[in-house]
Parts: sequence; structure tokens; C-alpha cells
Amino acid sequence: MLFAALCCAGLIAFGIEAGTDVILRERGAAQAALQAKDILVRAEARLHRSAAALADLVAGGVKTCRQGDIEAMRRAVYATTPLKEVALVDAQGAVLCSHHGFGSDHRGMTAEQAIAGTSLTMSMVRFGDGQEPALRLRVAVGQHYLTVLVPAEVFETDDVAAPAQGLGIRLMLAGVPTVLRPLGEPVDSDDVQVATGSGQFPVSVEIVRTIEGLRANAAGPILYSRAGGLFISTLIFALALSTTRRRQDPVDDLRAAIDAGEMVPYYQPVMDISSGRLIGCEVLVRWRRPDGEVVPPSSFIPLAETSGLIFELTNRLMRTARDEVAAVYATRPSLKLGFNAHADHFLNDRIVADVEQVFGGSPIRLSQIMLEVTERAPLADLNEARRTIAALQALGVKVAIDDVGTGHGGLNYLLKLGVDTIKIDKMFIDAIGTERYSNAIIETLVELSRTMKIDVIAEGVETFDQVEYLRSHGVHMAQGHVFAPALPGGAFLDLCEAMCRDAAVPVATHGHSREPMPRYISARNRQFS
Ligand SMILES: Nc1nc2c(ncn2[C@@H]2O[C@H](COP(=O)(O)O[C@H]3[C@@H](O)[C@H](n4cnc5c(=O)[nH]c(N)nc54)O[C@@H]3COP(=O)(O)O)[C@@H](O)[C@H]2O)c(=O)[nH]1
Repeated sequence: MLFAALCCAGLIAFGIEAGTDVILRERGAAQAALQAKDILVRAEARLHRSAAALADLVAGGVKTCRQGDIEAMRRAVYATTPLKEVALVDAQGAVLCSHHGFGSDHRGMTAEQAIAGTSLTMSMVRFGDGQEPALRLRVAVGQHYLTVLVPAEVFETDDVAAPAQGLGIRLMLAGVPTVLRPLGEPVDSDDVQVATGSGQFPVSVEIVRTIEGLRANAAGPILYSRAGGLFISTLIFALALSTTRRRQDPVDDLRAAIDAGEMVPYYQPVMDISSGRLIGCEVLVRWRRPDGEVVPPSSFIPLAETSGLIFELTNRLMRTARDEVAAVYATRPSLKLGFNAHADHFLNDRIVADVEQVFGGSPIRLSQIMLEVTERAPLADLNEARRTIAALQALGVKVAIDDVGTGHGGLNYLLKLGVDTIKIDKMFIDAIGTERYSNAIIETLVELSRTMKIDVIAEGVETFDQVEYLRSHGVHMAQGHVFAPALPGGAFLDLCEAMCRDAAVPVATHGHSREPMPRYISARNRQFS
């Protein structure tokens, strides 16, 4: 009897273990597939930009070592982020001239491979004194070749470098395996392995996740840290500010402005582009000086962040916004009120206490509040950020990642932070219909959000074609100048009253119609512009 019970217990334990592993493997495979696609799309984006720069040079007639052509090569390097060198070479890779006037010869590592849909080819070469490996894009111009070099190291993204146990990533660049994350152990049958390749470039990504790693990652969050260029940008900002400020110390100036209530909320409407309804808004701060001058946030937010005044500023902004919109929001509980938070807000639970204190006893429900953390500035401690986010969510507050796709958080943020919403950056919206990689990133984000059951908001939407594209690709929420810019309080409240009175404002844009949507908001827009 005892033996049978032990056997049963053993079987049940084994069943649970096996069942858990099946779920972990399924989730691991889905995440690995998305991560592989994410890495591939980023690599394609860099190559796409490099190929476009090379094509532009050819279209501009660059094919000699004359001064004008060297100048054009130089401009291309300065204007195109991943480019290390533009050069004119012969068939053996001897550099005839380059954007910096000289250049060490290219030593071929692999044969030239075609880039689909173009007359360009791609190969891996070594160049420079240290014999650095680089991807070379090449096109024939007369008897020679015009080339651009992209250093292999630019393909190492931060989410690739983030520690995750049992994760191996290999990127094949023109036939050369570049190990982005080595996998210590050999792959066994329980491990997850996915691969994906580019349709245009000779590039592919392979990801392996060991079952031990999946178990370990499920058990505990990962420590994640990174340094940023914030210091330099703040230094530049402080220098610029010191030449224009009326008072001596810009920090004192800013503190005094916060205390005097000069920080005022503007509200940018967020729309449901499927129904045409107003969903809520993003609060964007403005500094309204006593003389009436309205200073944009890009002129003072960096200083607020590095001086620590951002906590005071955000708190004051939340109070002012609360007082301004409380009456309208109290009777429309589905309307959301979003605030920008800085990475430092997620280092401890001060923001949780602030939000609870500001909105706790107010007519605005905590479930109406959303905090947006930008992907541009790195979160110093992912574990702490995750705890802070969970504490906010326990209050009913929603949390979003802002500017998705622009920073280095990448998939890592989405997978680790457990946010409710992602906001796709304007950069990708601007490129809709013009750049393949941008569309691929939007599609990847929508697919990812569907898998993870999180909401997506498109930012910086400016045209009806973009609205159409987004809607047909599963994005249902958007904000941008096509609907309204950030509005002063009175105008936004008028808009809320009108939009919510006409709650069922019909969506005027169907098919390829150019009719504005929703009609009310753009009619009002004329009066704000
Ligand atoms: N920590 C905090 N950061 C804040 C706060 N308020 C603003 N900010 C950050 O400052 C940056 C600049 O903001 P702003 O000048 O207000 O610009 C925002 C929008 O007005 C603008 N926008 C929105 N739609 C469009 C559009 O269709 N076209 C166009 N050209 N611009 C558009 O984009 C900015 C939105 O920024 P984001 O936060 O990424 O949504 C900005 O980084 C703010 O985050 C604050 O209180 N705290």
C-alpha cells in the first residue's frame, strides 16, 4: 500500500514536472522565435540603411577618387549611423581611395553573396591594422567597386548582451557565424532551438535555449544594468541653458519654477482608431513662465532628471492635472490619464506612494492612471523596476513602455517588466510605407503584444494613410497630430465633453477614404493649429 502511494506520488510529481517543462518549452520557443525575429529585423534595418547609402552614392554618380566624390563618401559616412568606411576598391579589395582619404585594403573572408532585389553584393572582410571583421556591401562602378563597411560589432545589441541563463545566439553574416552569446553546454533533445533568415540579405539568426536555463529564468528575474549617455547630454544641456537662463543656477531656477506652479500639464488625446472614441490622454509638461513664454520639455526635463528634481516635478504635475480634469474624469471612468516617468522613478517605491497619495482619495480612480517609462533611458535595476511596476499594478495603475524600438531595452524590457501597454515610437510610424524594416518592427511588436496580451499604442501618427495601415495591422490605439497636438487643459476638457457626448462618433475612414477620423476632433484641430 505504502509502495503504491509512493509510486502514485512519484508519478504525479513527475507529471507536474513534465507538464511544467512542456509549458516552459512552448513559451521558450515562442519567445526565442520573437527574439530571433527582433535581432534579424534590427540587423536588416542596419543593412537596409547601409545599402540605401551605397545606392544613393551610385545614383549621385560617385565612381572616382576626385575631390567631389570623396566629399560625397564622407557625407554618407557622417549621415549613416552604422557605416565605418566608404571606399573605392579594385577587384582584389585594394583600396584606391576612401572617405578619409586613405584606407587599408580589404581582405576577403567570404565570397560575394547577392542582396535580393538589388545589384549589390555582400561579403565579410577584414580591414584596418587590427584586421577588424566587417560586412562589406559592394557595387560595380565602371571598372572598380564602390563599397561600404559595417563593423560586425554593431550587430551586438543590448538585449543580446543581457544575461539569460542557457541562452545561445548565433548570427550568420554573409556565411560567417558571429556568436553573439555562446552557449556553454551542448544542445540536448529537451532544449529549444529556432532559426530564421532574411529574405533580402544573406543573414540569419539561430537561438538555442536550454531547458535548465528556461527553468532558472522562470524561477527568478534577471539582474540587468547599463550605463547611458545621459551624463553627456545633460552636460551639453546645462551648458546651453547657462547661456540663456536669467538666474545664475539653472537647478535653482527650475526648482523655483516648480514651487511657483509654473509647470503646467498639456494633454495629448489618445484615440481608439477602430471605434473613433477618445480613450484618454498623455500628459506632457510645459513650463509656462510668468511672462507667458511656454518652454518645451526638451529644454528642462534632462536637467530635472539629472538634478533629481524630476520627482518633485512629476508629483506637482500629477496634482495639477488631477485638479484640472477631476470633474470630467470622475464621470467618465474609462478615460485614461498617462504620465511620463523617468527610469529613476523605478529604482524604489516612492512613485507608488506618490501616485497613491495624489490620486488615492480623489474622484479619479487609480485604474484611470497610466505611467509611461521610456525605453530611451536605461533602467538601472530591472528587478527593482519589476517590483515597482507590480506594486503600481496592484493599485490598479497601468504601466506602459514608451518609445518602444528606439532604446536598448528591446525585447528584454517587454519580457521582463510585465507592463500593460507598449507605445510604438514615432520613428517607426514615420517610416510606414517607406521602409520595409519599419513595417517589420511594427508587425513584430503587434505579434509580440498579442502573445503577451498587452496593449499597443502608436505615437506620432500624422497621416490618414498611417491610421489605415495601423488599423489593418492590428493596432487599435493611436495619438498624434492627425488627431490633435498636446492641448492646454481647457481645450482638452472641451474636447472630452464633446467627444464623450458624441460617444459613438462614427469612424469616418473606411477602405481608402481620405475622410478625417474622428470628424469632431479634426474639425476642432483647425481651431488649435
Ligand atoms: N519625465 C517626463 N518627460 C516628459 C514630460 N512631459 C514631456 N516629457 C518628455 O519630453 C519630450 C518632448 O515632449 P513634447 O515636446 O511634449 O513632445 C511630445 C509630443 O508633443 C510629440 N508628438 C506627439 N504626437 C506628435 C506628432 O504627431 N508629430 C510630432 N512631430 N510630434 C508629436 O511627441 C512627444 C511625445 O513624447 P513621448 O513621451 O515619447 O510620447 C518627450 O520625450 C516627452 O516624453 C513629463 O511630464 N515627464
